[in-house]
Amino acid sequence: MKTAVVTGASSGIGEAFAKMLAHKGTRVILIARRRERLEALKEAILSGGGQADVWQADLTQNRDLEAICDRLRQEEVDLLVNNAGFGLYGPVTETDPDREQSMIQLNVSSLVSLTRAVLPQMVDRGSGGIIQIASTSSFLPTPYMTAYGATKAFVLHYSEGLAAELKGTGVTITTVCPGSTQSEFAGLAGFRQTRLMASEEVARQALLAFQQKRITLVTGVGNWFLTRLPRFLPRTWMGALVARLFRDRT
Ligand SMILES: NC(=O)C1=CN([C@@H]2O[C@H](COP(=O)(O)OP(=O)(O)OC[C@H]3O[C@@H](n4cnc5c(N)ncnc54)[C@H](OP(=O)(O)O)[C@@H]3O)[C@@H](O)[C@H]2O)C=CC1
Ligand SMILES: CC(=O)[C@H](N)C(=O)O
Repeated sequence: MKTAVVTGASSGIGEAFAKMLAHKGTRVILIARRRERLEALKEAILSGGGQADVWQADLTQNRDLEAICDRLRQEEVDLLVNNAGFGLYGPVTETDPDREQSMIQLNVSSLVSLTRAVLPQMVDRGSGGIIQIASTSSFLPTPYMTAYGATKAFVLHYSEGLAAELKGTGVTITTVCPGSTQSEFAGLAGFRQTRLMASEEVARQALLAFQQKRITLVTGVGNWFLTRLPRFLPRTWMGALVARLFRDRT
């Protein structure tokens, strides 16, 4: 039986990944802070005949992160879904600097640590891979979610670089860039989103892209066009355009 690790499995896109992977016969290791949510998901998976384990952790806390990385080095991991993340909406002078630091820690640093924890065993075996959850925001400056967009730009560049480095090793790195998706994300970030895709659809498209060994996936045709705009418009125009779209989104 294959083993997949899903961070941020207690809601939204991560929960959808965990359910889908379990349904396909994969054992899933569920990581997030809310233990009761993870235990309920585990029960649902077990009662459907699947296998799941709960590893509760706050990935912004070094002690928790290091403990998870140690455990990952001792497991045979076939797939890591680096999905846990959150956003922060508002003018940069008004957002909470501590929350911004936590966001950078979770969206960037913990993703890098978890990637490094599983990659050596995958390269040694010549199989397996990682799905990195970035965003359409990875491609554009995102005024009013400036630091969030920058974390997701990091995820895209880091992961596409890794994919190129690992070519020929048998290890797949697929970076998934969702646009607005139905989950707890917008409520927690403090803004309104429109034209939402279901979390299940994001997870479905992502798993297919991973299976096809695609390097990058933007979910949805409209989102794909949005991410191509910076090729045709001056960068300063992109910032101004997104500022107009993102202003007054509370
Ligand atoms: N929804 C959207 O429109 C989009 C989302 N994304 C990205 O998709 C990913 C998933 O988000 P989504 O499902 O939408 O949002 P949700 O808020 O529904 O899910 C976020 C998940 O991350 C977990 N998480 C948050 N903080 C921590 C932490 N400190 N340690 C461990 N786990 C944590 C949460 O669990 P818990 O609170 O239990 O710890 C939860 O399971 C994120 O990386 C997000 O940036 C990208 C583009 C669009
Ligand atoms: C800010 C956005 O709506 C973006 N698609 C994201 O959530 O990452």
